Amino acid sequence: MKLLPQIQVEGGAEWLARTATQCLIDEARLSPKPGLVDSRGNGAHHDLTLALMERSAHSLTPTFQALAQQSWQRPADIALRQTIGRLGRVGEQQMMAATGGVNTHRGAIWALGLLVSAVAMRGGDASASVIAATAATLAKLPDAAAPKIFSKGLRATHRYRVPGAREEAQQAFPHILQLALPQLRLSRNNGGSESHARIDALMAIMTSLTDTCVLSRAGMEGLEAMQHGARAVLTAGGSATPEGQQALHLLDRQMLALNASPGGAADLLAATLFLDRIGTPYFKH
Ligand SMILES: CC(C)(COP(=O)(O)OP(=O)(O)OC[C@H]1O[C@@H](n2cnc3c(N)ncnc32)[C@H](O[C@H]2O[C@H](COP(=O)(O)OP(=O)(O)OP(=O)(O)O)[C@@H](O)[C@H]2O)[C@@H]1O)[C@@H](O)C(=O)NCCC(=O)NCCS
Ligand SMILES: Nc1ncnc2[nH]cnc12
Repeated sequence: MKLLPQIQVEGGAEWLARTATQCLIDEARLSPKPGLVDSRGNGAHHDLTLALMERSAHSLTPTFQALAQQSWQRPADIALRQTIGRLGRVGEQQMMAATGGVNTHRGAIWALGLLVSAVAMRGGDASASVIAATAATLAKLPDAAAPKIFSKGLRATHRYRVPGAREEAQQAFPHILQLALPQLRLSRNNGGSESHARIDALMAIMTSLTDTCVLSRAGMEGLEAMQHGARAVLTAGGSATPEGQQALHLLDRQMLALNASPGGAADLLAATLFLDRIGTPYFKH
């Protein structure tokens, strides 16, 4: 394996961390997102604002940088799994300190943290599918130091017998690779604006994700409304068309009425934007 000078590792890690943070900010600002915080307002949330989401994103840059530095050209083994588990939990604490105890990005730290590590493990240069597969290998390794907490996500996955954030990563992010990235590129090719393409990518994720945030807040009724509504937007031709915009508006109203917020889908959109940017590798700039 080619070893890189330390300065190149530092530069690569810094670029990855800045890019991951920017993807979180791009996701938060993107509008209109049904039930979610966006540039219009707080969606279905009482304790979240766009300013808080942005503060949270910035608080995570050092965590992403440390993850990249520690993972650079390392193999997926128990030692690395434990290191990234520890860094991820420190990141969660930093997020909570920055937001005054509000959970803004727990799922995003998990997904983007694994993907940042995976890019670094590959020395900064690999395709989206190789990065996702590398992240999956890490996610499948046990982390003995993880506290045994029965989280909201675990409760929802057990109650409804569905996969959650853990399984999405362990299966190499199928909602990103098979749905969101292809939709992002299709909508761009169809001539829609970048914002429309990103909303369409979010819709593609929402057609099928078993989002444990939605399940915890609005049960199976909320999840089905999310999946059907997102499918209606894409079937109508996507968010760039008048019919698609109408379907999106209806979905927004339904999500608010049900108090449902697809936070997991939002995290995966940020991760999609990250993998889309990684398609142009750092070392080739
Ligand atoms: C593996 C973990 C992610 C832990 O997962 P688990 O399911 O056990 O725990 P949760 O605390 O519930 O976090 C899961 C978060 O993942 C997002 N998510 C949900 N469904 C999916 C899905 N199907 N696929 C992918 N991602 C999904 C979601 O995150 C977003 O929602 C958060 C807000 O949720 P919540 O607190 O429930 O907020 P509200 O509904 O607003 O609460 P109330 O107002 O009602 O009170 C927000 O953070 C978004 O990001 C889920 O919440 C992982 O955390 C873990 O094990 N970490 C350990 C450290 C580690 O090993 N790290 C390594 C990499 S750095
Ligand atoms: N835009 C957003 N609104 C609410 N929860 C989120 N989790 C991640 N992004 C989010």
